[in-house]
Amino acid sequence: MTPKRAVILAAGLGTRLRKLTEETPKGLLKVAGREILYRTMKVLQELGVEEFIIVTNPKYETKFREFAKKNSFKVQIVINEHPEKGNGYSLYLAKDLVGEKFILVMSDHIYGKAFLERAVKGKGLIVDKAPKYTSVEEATKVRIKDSCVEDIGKHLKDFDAIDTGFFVLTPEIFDVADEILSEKGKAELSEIVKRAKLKVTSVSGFFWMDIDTPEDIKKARKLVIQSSVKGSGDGVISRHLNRKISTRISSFLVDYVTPNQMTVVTFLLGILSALLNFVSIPLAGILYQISSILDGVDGEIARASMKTSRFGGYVDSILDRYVDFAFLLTLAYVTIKEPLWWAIAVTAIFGSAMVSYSTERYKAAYGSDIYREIYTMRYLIGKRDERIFLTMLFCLAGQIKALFALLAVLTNLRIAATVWLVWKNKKD
Ligand SMILES: O=P(O)(O)O[C@H]1[C@@H](O)[C@@H](OP(=O)(O)O[C@@H]2[C@@H](O)[C@H](O)[C@@H](O)[C@H](O)[C@@H]2O)[C@H](O)[C@@H](O)[C@@H]1O
Ligand SMILES: Nc1ccn([C@@H]2O[C@H](COP(=O)(O)O)[C@@H](O)[C@H]2O)c(=O)n1
Ligand SMILES: [Mg+2]
Repeated sequence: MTPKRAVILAAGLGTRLRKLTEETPKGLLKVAGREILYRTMKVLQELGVEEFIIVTNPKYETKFREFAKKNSFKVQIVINEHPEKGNGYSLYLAKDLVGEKFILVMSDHIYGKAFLERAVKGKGLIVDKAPKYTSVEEATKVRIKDSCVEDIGKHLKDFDAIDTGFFVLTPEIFDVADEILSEKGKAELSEIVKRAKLKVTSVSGFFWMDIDTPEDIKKARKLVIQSSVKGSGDGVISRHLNRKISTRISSFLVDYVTPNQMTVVTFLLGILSALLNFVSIPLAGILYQISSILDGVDGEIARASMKTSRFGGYVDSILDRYVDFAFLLTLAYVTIKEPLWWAIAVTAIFGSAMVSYSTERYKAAYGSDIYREIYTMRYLIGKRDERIFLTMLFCLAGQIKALFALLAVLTNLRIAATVWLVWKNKKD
């Protein structure tokens, strides 16, 4: 059961990001279009955390209050007037606000959803025994004995895992903090963890990063974008070519354009490619493929910045139909004279739209994604990225009638295969 409260330590001054943290606390710096802390708090909220206790210094209090209000997070702000007393003192200041098991998390760490889903179920210090994304040299290292912390520190030579900055604690931890503060007048979290011989839980190999430098922000942005490609529904061309290009474009654009703005730009570029058929069919085919690549950017930006919307996805799909219709119609208009070939072209144009209808209608009928429900669907060719890539090749080769004949057969055969697979898998 996910704890109902989470304490967030945000009292640090972010010295290695000094330029960026003069006015903004590290946790509110944006990575791939979203504040670091938004990502953590939003997912923890979805996993069951109801209230957040943010411990910060006076300089950032207003910023955190504005952030919490803007994003409708239930937050209590605790002011640490003495950050020099260590992050263990920041934890201690929250002792009267958590009465049962609670999460403790660092504000300047970025965590993937898969990591958080596992970490909230753990006990004690969450460690990573196979860190993929964080530099071990820079990390806080943990030596484990009998599933508990034996020693912890940045300079440990003999260690078993690294500290992920995520804890699931009980109020007893405050007694240990109180003991150290009484002895020394200050306390580091690592001292508290070591003296408490805190239990460790391993959550290894999942995406999380400690954000300490401008390079960390760039690396995190790239990783978040790379992890934001669509889980299913991409064709062969998209998976092996288009996404390799669109994710790079998304890394540049994610902080500057919204998903819906990108959807409109991609649509306009697609319509331009259709009009270009009146000028140069090879160039039109190339621009059509470019618009197809860019059609992945809106979704990548949406998922990376946690700004997906049903309306955006709805409009993205509808505008794709118009682009495909416009391109194939203008292409037929400038190349086809015979009625028979017009009939074939119309069959190809209708089939292209029906490929999408046959898969999206499944979602409406069965309430789930056909590519997740019927695995074989992933191997059927004829998805939009594949059709557009083929169209570009045939436009470059000047084989337009052959293109329409191929699309007419390919799209309608695919639709028949889709209906058969649905019938085979869903007999109600
Ligand atoms: O004919 P299909 O493939 O079913 O059409 C789907 C397509 O319009 C989806 O658009 P989306 O933006 O999600 O997919 C992009 C493709 O359109 C591009 O061609 C490709 O290069 C890019 O990588 C993306 O895969 C719609 O969301 C679906 O609803 C629609 O069925
Ligand atoms: N304006 C938009 C556009 C898309 N989305 C989401 O992305 C999905 C499409 O992903 P692609 O990478 O293939 O473009 C779409 O179904 C939506 O979920 C969005 O939210 N807003
Ligand atoms: Mg798209």
